[in-house]
Amino acid sequence: MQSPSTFAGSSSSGKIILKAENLSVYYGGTPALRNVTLPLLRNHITGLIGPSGCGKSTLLRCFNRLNDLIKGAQVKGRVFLDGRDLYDVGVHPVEIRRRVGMVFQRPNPFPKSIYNNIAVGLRVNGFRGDIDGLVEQSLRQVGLWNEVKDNLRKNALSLSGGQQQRLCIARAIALQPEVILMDEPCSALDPISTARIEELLRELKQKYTIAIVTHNLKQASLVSDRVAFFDAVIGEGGNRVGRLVEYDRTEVIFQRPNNPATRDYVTGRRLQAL
Ligand SMILES: Nc1ncnc2c1ncn2[C@@H]1O[C@H](COP(=O)(O)OP(=O)(O)OP(=O)(O)O)[C@@H](O)[C@H]1O
Repeated sequence: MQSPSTFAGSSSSGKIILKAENLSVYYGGTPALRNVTLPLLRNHITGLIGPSGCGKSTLLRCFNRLNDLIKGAQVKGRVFLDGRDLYDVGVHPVEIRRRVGMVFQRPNPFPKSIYNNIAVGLRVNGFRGDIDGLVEQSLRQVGLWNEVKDNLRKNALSLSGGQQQRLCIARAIALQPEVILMDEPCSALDPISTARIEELLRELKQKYTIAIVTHNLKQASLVSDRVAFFDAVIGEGGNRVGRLVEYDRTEVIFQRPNNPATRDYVTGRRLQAL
């Protein structure tokens, strides 16, 4: 497993932008994720894979302090965004969530017009510039502009599932985040919509850093530059506790993983947690 501060080149691409360090998460005092150290590299897509319940979504939520909103959740350890600990006193979670956006499993547009799905977030975040221009630019970036430009006042819920998910991505990127977290963003979509999102991810990484949780190993191998494999072990209390097993370049994880547990998972020999 590599852990240098820079993985590629001298530009900012490939440098660590976000990093979990010795991160553990508890729900109601019960550990769910233990001692994870994981750097995300700028302009890279990092795939988070592993069996159900090993803490992938939990980790994702630590990256923008969404776990703060879960009663009984406790985070120990540190998460650095551009070198600053997100959990430091004085860091405002709302500002963090603007810089680190999130797209969820099920498309969740607001029951508002297509236009307002994007404009509302901009207004709430105090954006004073050209809202129309930014709505158009965001919709163009996700390849939705030509499909919706004549119907911007139509309710977003009238769009197809794939279009709704692209609108949710547009809503996230309109706020010009540095990182986009995606929690199984294609699991509710048909294969054509999924392929469009996968293509979009490869375009978006030119501007953004992306972490994506996926159960679809083909997707993880297609879109990710690096992959983190998680597993769960039985903790002292008899519950499963997630851990990071291996993190490396995608081809290493899928073709010559170092850990037998990774090999068993990526070859389909074992898909459940221990
Ligand atoms: N809000 C919550 N309250 C209590 N326990 C939770 C909560 N969210 C997750 N957990 C527990 O934390 C552990 C890790 O769950 P998490 O959803 O992060 O795993 P995951 O790897 O993303 O699973 P999946 O692949 O099924 O989505 C599980 O044991 C789960 O029951």
